[in-house]
Amino acid sequence: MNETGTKQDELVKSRDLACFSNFGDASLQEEGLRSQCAHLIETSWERCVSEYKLDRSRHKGPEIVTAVEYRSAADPLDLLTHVARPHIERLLGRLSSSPYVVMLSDPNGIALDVLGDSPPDKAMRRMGVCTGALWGEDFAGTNGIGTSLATRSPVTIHRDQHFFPSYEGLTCTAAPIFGSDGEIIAALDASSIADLPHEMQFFILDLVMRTTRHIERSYFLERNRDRTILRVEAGLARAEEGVGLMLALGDDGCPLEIYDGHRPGSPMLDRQRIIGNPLSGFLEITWQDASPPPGENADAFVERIGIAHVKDTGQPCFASMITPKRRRSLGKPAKPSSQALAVKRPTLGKNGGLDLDTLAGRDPVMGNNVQTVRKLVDKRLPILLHGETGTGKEEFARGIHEAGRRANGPFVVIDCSSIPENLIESELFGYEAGTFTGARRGGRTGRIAEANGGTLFLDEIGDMPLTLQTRLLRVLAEGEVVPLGTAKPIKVDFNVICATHRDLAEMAADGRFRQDLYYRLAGIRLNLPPLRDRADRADVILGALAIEAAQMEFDAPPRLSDEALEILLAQTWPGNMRELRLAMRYALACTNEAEIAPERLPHWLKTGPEKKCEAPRTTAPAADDLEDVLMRNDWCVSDAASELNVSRQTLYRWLKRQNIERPE
Ligand SMILES: Nc1ncnc2c1ncn2[C@@H]1O[C@H](COP(=O)(O)OP(=O)(O)OP(=O)(O)O)[C@@H](O)[C@H]1O
Repeated sequence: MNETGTKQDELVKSRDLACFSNFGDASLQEEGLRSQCAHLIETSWERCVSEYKLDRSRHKGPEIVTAVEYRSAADPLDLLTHVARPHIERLLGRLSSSPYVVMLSDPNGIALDVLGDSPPDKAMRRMGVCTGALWGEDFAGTNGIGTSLATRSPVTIHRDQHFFPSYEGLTCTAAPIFGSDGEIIAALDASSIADLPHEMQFFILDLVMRTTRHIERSYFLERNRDRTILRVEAGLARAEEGVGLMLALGDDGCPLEIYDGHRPGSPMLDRQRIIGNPLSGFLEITWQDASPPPGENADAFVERIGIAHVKDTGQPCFASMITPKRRRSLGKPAKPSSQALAVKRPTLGKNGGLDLDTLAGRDPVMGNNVQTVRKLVDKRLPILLHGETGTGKEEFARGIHEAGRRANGPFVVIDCSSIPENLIESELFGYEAGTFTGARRGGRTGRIAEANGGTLFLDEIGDMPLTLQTRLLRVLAEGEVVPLGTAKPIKVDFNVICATHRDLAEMAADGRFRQDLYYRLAGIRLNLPPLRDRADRADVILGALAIEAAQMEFDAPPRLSDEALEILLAQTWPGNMRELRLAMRYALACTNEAEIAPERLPHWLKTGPEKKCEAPRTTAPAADDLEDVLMRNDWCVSDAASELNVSRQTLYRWLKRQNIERPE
């Protein structure tokens, strides 16, 4: 039945509406807010009918944007998504008594990141609680994300308050996220299919609002991580909450950006007057002695505190000046103390690999990765690791496996780039006896089935041929493998971790990788930073030296001289951890003294800051030279590829072209 016209109008008017609003109001009085904001949903319904011309009886169901649209929405918000993750996880932790899924959307309502204690079930996914779903009010009608974006207000849309009946199973609580210029940059939504009492919804709205504040603040600080931040708070209590005014100062001491934590959506300050002008024009500050700022990690910042007076009003405020120490370490990481220079062997996991905490080190990006993994490792979410060659994707995957419940099960690695295309199918799926000439007599259990009860690690997944992607998709969807030459499926159950150095989303967008497989594999996407970008480079270098020294059975491993460490810190490390490990092995092999001098470092490292990193080689060396490199690296293709500064695929291609095979 078509509910347009009068009936729909009646429905619009007769809603028993309840929502909560007024972002700046600290005294969240449930009753007051309900009546104050009832019109938000009512006007949203009116917009749906008269402005968007939506018809309640003609909803086609959730719209999932294309991969290209998804990427163009997600890419500009990469940093925000990254910064928001730990806050969303904290929110989920507080909501864990109810089955909530949290979505972060872009300003048009495209769901960019979807997180929950368990992945959204089928019913929720069918309602559009999934990555890539479009929640804009003009398309999806009255709903949490769409209506909070349209009204610039936090809002709870409970069940039949949704415009379209297909969303009536959901209760959605959402709030906009504002940039420092007062523009909406995203929205945060917590949705549940549980029928929660009103008091609970009120509590959740409060949590969602607080979380958006934390995200806004972290986003501001992250974008201005290299700048001095001046905070001005009306009182110490507020300073501790971190909701006051923050000004990012340029080198000349003038504000470049302002974040108003009290009223992010409608800032009270006249930005035009303040930005680019000396602080003394509007603030008079008397600085006190130095001490750590309230509620901040004293390690991360040096600090001044003082009393500020706003010139116009004379109002006294608490001021704090935060200078990020990190700024000094960006170009060149701070040298560890000589104490730290003593080589210490990093902790190894159960199977001799590096454990997650060691892999995280003191790098904030890796720290976040590990936090995410620890929280979600046993939630049956496939993990997609992205990073340049040698950044430690496989090592990280092993760490994840060992941190999960299936740690005692097998960890099966399939390198999709190194198995010849004509063999990959039988290798992965196995085959029945007598399926084809050359097959083993007794048949073969495929590698996928071998991972049963453990973890399947698909390395270089971007290199998997399209035809096999279809079969892999079926395995993942149905939880069973059908070996070649048989119709009998084998049930399998494992965690899936994939890795790639390619842009899989882009490949999916232009048809080189199946989109449905991409979405199935990318449950959790983690970026492993290249070594040159790690904040804890010095620690990683010393850790690698310690591991190699232990493997080479040094009783008393030599220490790195200060000059040698300087040189290592200045490298760009195109081969990342792999290259570093090789360099350390080389240096140890060449050193008889107690200290590694710069001359003991490998010749391929750049010894002067003026030398730039070599561009990857494009032409193949002569066959003899290739063989020499391989022999030097014990025929380890990865190590040989890093010595040659090319990818493994390139090296495989050269070997094939020159008919070079590993000797028996
Ligand atoms: N944090 C670390 N400290 C020391 N060594 C590490 C670290 N992370 C990884 N490694 C070592 O670096 C080498 C390369 O790591 P790994 O194979 O995991 O990288 P990858 O990203 O999977 O490489 P590829 O892109 O070539 O597949 C391995 O020998 C691994 O043990």
